[in-house]
Amino acid sequence: MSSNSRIRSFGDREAGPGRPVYITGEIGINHNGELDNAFKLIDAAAEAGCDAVKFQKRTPEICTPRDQWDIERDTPWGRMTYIDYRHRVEFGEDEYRQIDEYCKTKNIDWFASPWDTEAVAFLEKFDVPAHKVASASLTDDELLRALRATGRTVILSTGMSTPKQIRHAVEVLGSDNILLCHATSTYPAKAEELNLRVINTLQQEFPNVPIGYSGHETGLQTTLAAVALGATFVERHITLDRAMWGSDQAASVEPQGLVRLVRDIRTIEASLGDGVKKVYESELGPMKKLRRVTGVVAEADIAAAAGEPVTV
Ligand SMILES: C=C(OP(=O)(O)O)C(=O)O
Repeated sequence: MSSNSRIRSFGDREAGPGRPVYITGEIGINHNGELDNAFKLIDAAAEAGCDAVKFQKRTPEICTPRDQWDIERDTPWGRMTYIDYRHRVEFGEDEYRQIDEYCKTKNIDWFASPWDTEAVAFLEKFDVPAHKVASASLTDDELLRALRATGRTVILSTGMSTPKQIRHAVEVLGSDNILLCHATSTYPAKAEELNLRVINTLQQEFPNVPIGYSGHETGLQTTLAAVALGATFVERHITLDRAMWGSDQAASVEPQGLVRLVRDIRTIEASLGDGVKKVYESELGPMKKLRRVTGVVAEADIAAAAGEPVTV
């Protein structure tokens, strides 16, 4: 970790105030268990300029309540029990080795949300830059303790959580190595329930923790608004095609949308500046041509012309 207490390291990259927004394309299980889909999504994220792609890692027998194992459902691979389906969409070590190699060739990070402690141990076989706690896992102290013990950066998502639960989770994880993500856990989330000002509430409540945003809305504007409000980390689900089979696909961003999202985040972060009022060199020409000085502001104009910050 750097000396600035609100900067978090993601391998060679960093996130936090004053750093580029760390943008993650959440593949989750939108690969539908097909490695080829995962590679195409990694391509899309790398081409758009994302910093990372993310997956979800579960041990199906631990994460699926026993009474749901044998419930049958129709899937693109035929009718199967829920537990078989959970295995069908889960990548094993061999697939993650290939993903690891592929991401290296594309210069993009990858990490995952482990949904149980075995999944933490599984992910620790790789040199991932971070781990993520899905909103659903915020109350799983056992998982949080296992993640804290890894010593890696941990992103804690806060959808469907009360302030008390969030405070408790932060206490269990410790605040030195975490990043908090505002989220609303509906798919897709309605604009009226995004409550983006919570980003500022979290900034005030946890001044030493960088705050990010994990979005499940349709469209891009509200994620851009989150960046304008100070989100230092952004995560959106990504898909090859919103019409694909799977519960997260419809609330995901397709490759072309992802290009626009990353482009617009970079423009917004460049435009936010440092908040110190100044007059730019580039304004001197228009100033000369357009301004009438008839009073006391003349001095400020002279200071500005010399490139000094102007006190307002
Ligand atoms: C569901 C997840 O996160 P979030 O709660 O941020 O959507 C996840 O990371 O798997």
